[in-house]
Amino acid sequence: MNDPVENAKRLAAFKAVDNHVVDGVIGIGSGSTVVYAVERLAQRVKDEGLEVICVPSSFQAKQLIIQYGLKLGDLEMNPELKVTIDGADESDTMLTLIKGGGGCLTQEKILASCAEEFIVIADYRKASTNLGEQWRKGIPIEVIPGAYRVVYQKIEKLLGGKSELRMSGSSKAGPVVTDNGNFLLDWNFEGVKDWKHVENCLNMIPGVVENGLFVGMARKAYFGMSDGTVMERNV
Ligand SMILES: O=C[C@H](O)[C@H](O)[C@H](O)COP(=O)(O)O
Repeated sequence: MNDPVENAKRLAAFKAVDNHVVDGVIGIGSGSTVVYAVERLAQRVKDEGLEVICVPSSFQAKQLIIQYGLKLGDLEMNPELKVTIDGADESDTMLTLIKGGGGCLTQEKILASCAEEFIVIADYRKASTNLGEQWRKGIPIEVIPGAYRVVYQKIEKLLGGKSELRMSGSSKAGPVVTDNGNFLLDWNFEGVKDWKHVENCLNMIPGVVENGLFVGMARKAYFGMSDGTVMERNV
């Protein structure tokens, strides 16, 4: 693979699947890095007879599971996950994450919360010291459509910064609609020190469904590097 970023994603994903997946129920995150994790899972099922049931975090993840011929599960049938493997938009050194750049944060957070282990896979661009160093698009927040305006006013009053409604771009007029039929705000924060406080504060605003800050959930992350190695971070 010639593209260093894609190569890095693949290395991280393969290593995480090799080190953390055993027979059982697996949560499948969303995004471009997770594609490689599903590819590796399918290889291991074929080559080693690994027996996994995969619970998707999004429409995209469900399609991937089906495309690779893996067993599809859901949280009603399979509420306890051995491990959830997922990408991230940014991670600080404590594995505080920003997620939801692809709009799938709510189901992702649910899957992370149901797993014995939550493992992050990403390329080297996502590894920061402090959040906001690399990811400039703000913190994704899923909101009930009719409440988007009052929610962003309240966020600015409570926490400062600026929020924007995420728009679809040229593919559709109007805002992005999540897998749950909601809208997304991207909140550009300023001067945050306590991420747990912010995560809780955002979720207390009526109309907020979930936010893309994952604080204290991940204990291990694999970052594929441009030199072909994989950097591991543990907390
Ligand atoms: O909503 C999307 C998810 O949180 C993704 O896991 C995140 O955006 C990272 O995606 P990628 O692996 O494409 O960088």
